[in-house]
Amino acid sequence: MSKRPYVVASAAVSLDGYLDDTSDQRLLLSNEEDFARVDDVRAGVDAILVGAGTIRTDDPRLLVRSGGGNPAKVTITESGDLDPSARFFTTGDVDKLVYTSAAAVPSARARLGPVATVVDGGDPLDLHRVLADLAGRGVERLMVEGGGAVHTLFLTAGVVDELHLAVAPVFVGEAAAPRFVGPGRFPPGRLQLTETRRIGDVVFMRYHLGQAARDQRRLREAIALADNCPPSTTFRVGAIVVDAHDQVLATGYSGETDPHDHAEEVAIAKLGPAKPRAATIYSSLEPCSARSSRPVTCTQHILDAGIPRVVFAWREPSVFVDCVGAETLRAAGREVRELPELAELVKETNAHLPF
Ligand SMILES: NC(=O)C1=CN([C@@H]2O[C@H](COP(=O)(O)OP(=O)(O)OC[C@H]3O[C@@H](n4cnc5c(N)ncnc54)[C@H](OP(=O)(O)O)[C@@H]3O)[C@@H](O)[C@H]2O)C=CC1
Ligand SMILES: Nc1c(N[C@@H]2O[C@H](COP(=O)(O)O)[C@@H](O)[C@H]2O)[nH]c(=O)[nH]c1=O
Repeated sequence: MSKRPYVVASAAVSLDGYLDDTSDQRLLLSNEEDFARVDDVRAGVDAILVGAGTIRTDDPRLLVRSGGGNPAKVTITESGDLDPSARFFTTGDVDKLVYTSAAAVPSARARLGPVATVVDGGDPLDLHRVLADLAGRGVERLMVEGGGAVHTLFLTAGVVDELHLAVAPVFVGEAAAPRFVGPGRFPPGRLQLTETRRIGDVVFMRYHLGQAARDQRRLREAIALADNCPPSTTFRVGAIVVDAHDQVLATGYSGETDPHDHAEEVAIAKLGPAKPRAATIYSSLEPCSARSSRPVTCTQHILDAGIPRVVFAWREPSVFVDCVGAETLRAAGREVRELPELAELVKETNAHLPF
C-alpha cells in the first residue's frame, strides 16, 4: 500500500447531526474557545483539506488565526468548478492544491492555474492516489475539515486515523441541511474513544480508528508496564512487541531481570532468533541510541531484529545523553510514530529524574 499522511477529520455538529443550516449565513456551531482548539489542530498539521462544496458555500480562509506558519490548503473537485477569487485561493502565502478528475484538469488549469497547483487525481478521482501524492509532497499530517460529502468519502475509504467531533447545543431540524455524513459503508464496529472534553457549552470528542486506535491502546499498555520497574536512578520504561495482527509476541520493562536491562532489549531478547516480519515495537520512551550500561543500544537491537515499525510516546530528554534513536531508525527506513500526547503519562513514571 502506498504511503499516506496521518489523517485527522474534524467537524462541528448540531445535536441532530448537521454541519450547517440552509440559510446563506455560515452556521457557527463552535464557540470561541472551541474555534481556538480547532486553530491549535490546524497549527499542528502540514495541510488542511476541504471539499469544493465548502469552498463554494463558506468561502473559508483556512488560516491559523493565532499566527505562526500556515498549513498548505487542499481541495478535491470532480467538476473543477471553483472561483479563483475565493478566499481559499487569495489568502495565505501557502501552497494551494486542487485535485480534480483527469477530464477536468485542462479547464481547471485554465481557470485556477495562476492561483493554485491543479493536480490530476485520476479518472474518476482516486482518493488513495490523492493521499499518496500529498505524502510525496511532504504532507505527513492532514486535517480534513469537511464538508459532509468529504467526511463521508474519507471515512468510508478507511483513511481517517483520528476523528474530532464538537457537538454544539443546537438543533437544525432542516432535512435539506448538510449532515456530518451521508449513507455509506463506514469502518465497522465501535470507534475507540480517546478523549472527551467540555469546552463551554460544546462537548469535544476524539476518536482513533484502525491502526491509530491499536497504536493508542498498545502504547498505553507499554507505558503501564513501566509501573513494574524496580526503583531506579535511570529511566523506567515499558515495551511491547506485536505481530502484524496485533498479537503480543513479547513484553519487557527496565530492570526486569537485571538493573542494566532496558525495556526494548528485554522484549526483543524474548523473541529469540525469530525475525517477525511486519512487527511493531511499542516503547514508552524513544529507543536509546547511546548507553553506558551495555554495548548494544535499543535502536541497534531493533535494527538487528528487523522490526520495521516503532511507536513511542516520549522523546528522550537530555538527562544522560542526546538521544537520536528516532532519527536513526527513520534513516534506516523504519517507520517511526511518535505519540507525544501520551508523554505526560511517561513523565509521571519517571518523576524521580531531573528532566
Ligand atoms: N460544521 C463544520 O464543521 C463544517 C461545516 N461545513 C458545511 O458543510 C457544507 C458543505 O458540505 P458538502 O456540500 O457536503 O460539500 P463538501 O465540502 O463535502 O464538498 C463536496 C464536493 O467535493 C467534491 N468531491 C466530493 N467527493 C469527491 C470525489 N470522490 N471526487 C472528486 N470530487 C469530490 C465535489 O466537488 P465538485 O462539485 O466541484 O465536483 C463535491 O461537490 C457547507 O454547508 C458547510 O458550511 C463544512 C465544513 C465543516
Ligand atoms: N462552522 C464550523 C466550522 N467550519 C469549518 O471552518 C471553515 C471556516 O474556516 P475559516 O474561514 O478559516 O475560519 C469552514 O469552511 C468549515 O470547514 N468548523 C468548526 O470547527 N466549527 C464550526 O462551527
